[in-house]
Amino acid sequence: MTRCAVFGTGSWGTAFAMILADAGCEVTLWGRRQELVDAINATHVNPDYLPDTRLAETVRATTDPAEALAGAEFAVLAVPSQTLRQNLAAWAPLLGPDTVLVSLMKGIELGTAKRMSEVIQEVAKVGPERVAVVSGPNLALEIANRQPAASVVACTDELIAKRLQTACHTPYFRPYTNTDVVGCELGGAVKNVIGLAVGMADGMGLGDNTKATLMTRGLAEITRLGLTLGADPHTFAGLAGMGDLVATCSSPLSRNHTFGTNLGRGMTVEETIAATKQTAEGVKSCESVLDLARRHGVDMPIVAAVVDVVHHGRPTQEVLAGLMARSAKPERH
Ligand SMILES: NC(=O)c1ccc[n+]([C@@H]2O[C@H](COP(=O)([O-])OP(=O)(O)OC[C@H]3O[C@@H](n4cnc5c(N)ncnc54)[C@H](O)[C@@H]3O)[C@@H](O)[C@H]2O)c1
Ligand SMILES: O=P(O)(O)OC[C@H](O)CO
Repeated sequence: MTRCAVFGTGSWGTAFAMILADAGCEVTLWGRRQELVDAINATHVNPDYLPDTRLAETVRATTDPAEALAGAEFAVLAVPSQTLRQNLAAWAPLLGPDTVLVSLMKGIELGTAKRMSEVIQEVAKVGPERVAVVSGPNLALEIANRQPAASVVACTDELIAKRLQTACHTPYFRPYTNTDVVGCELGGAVKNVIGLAVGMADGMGLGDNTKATLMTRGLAEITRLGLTLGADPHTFAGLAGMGDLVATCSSPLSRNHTFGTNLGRGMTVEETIAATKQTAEGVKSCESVLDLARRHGVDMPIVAAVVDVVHHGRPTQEVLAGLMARSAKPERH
């Protein structure tokens, strides 16, 4: 039986633990809080994040990272992106020599502008072939209800990607392999920022033309950044690109979309943060994505507009008018 450790008892960590267990793996879920870990072990339910989802009995929870990692073939990381470096520094010495690290996270690190797989390689001192990424249109609540969805498991080592694919393939979760880690990670991180922009348009009462425009031009920004960083353009037409963008930008379940909607309705950033109980990665990552783009001379006007609203307090109306007033240019630019 494949043993997996999953770090993070939030919505996606718990739902992914469910997937792995349903696919036949033995899973240990690491969480920070003893009460939550005890509740999961006693009831096979995570009452704080997925109260309506029953987990297989092969999912056990612990607060001890060494216990979680004992014999683990895969160490799955599902904590907020900006906390990864500090958390992983404590877990890295406990990793087995062949444990593959799997990132579920969709963010870019503030300050360094690094992707999560880059942070993992640096902190755990492993090569790229020991790091995999799972990314796609995967709203945790839908998957927790075992509704059909597909995803991408990416690793530069295709054999590792195939092993992970087998480990998480269930009747309701269909993973495809890809070797383009850079493209999958950028698709996941930047769609959160575009999801904020589309949410703002929704909150402002704007219609489908505006939202389709933001999504399509958002995908153009993602692709432009990805191509500059060596990604495969096909990735952005796939599940980790357009697929995830569509899910996030259309769904009221998306925390990023909801955050943007609240801003578009006129709530302040502080009010919106106070009303947001779970991780909306785009709120912090919009700044690091823009930083990454600027380091590489890539123009990302929608991302810059989101940063203006979220971090510089500019009104959504004014920022949208600014986007529309940009100089005319060919579409493929
Ligand atoms: N929820 C989804 O639908 C979904 C889907 C795909 C990918 N993701 C990505 O997965 C990652 C995790 O998201 P989530 O939805 O599970 O978030 P969440 O907010 O539901 O849960 C985050 C978890 O991390 C824990 N946590 C918070 N701060 C921490 C810290 N400093 N150290 C250790 N643990 C900490 C929380 O207690 C919680 O258990 C994010 O990068 C997100 O973009 C989420
Ligand atoms: O709720 P969000 O906005 O973090 O989006 C969740 C997933 O990334 C969708 O694939």
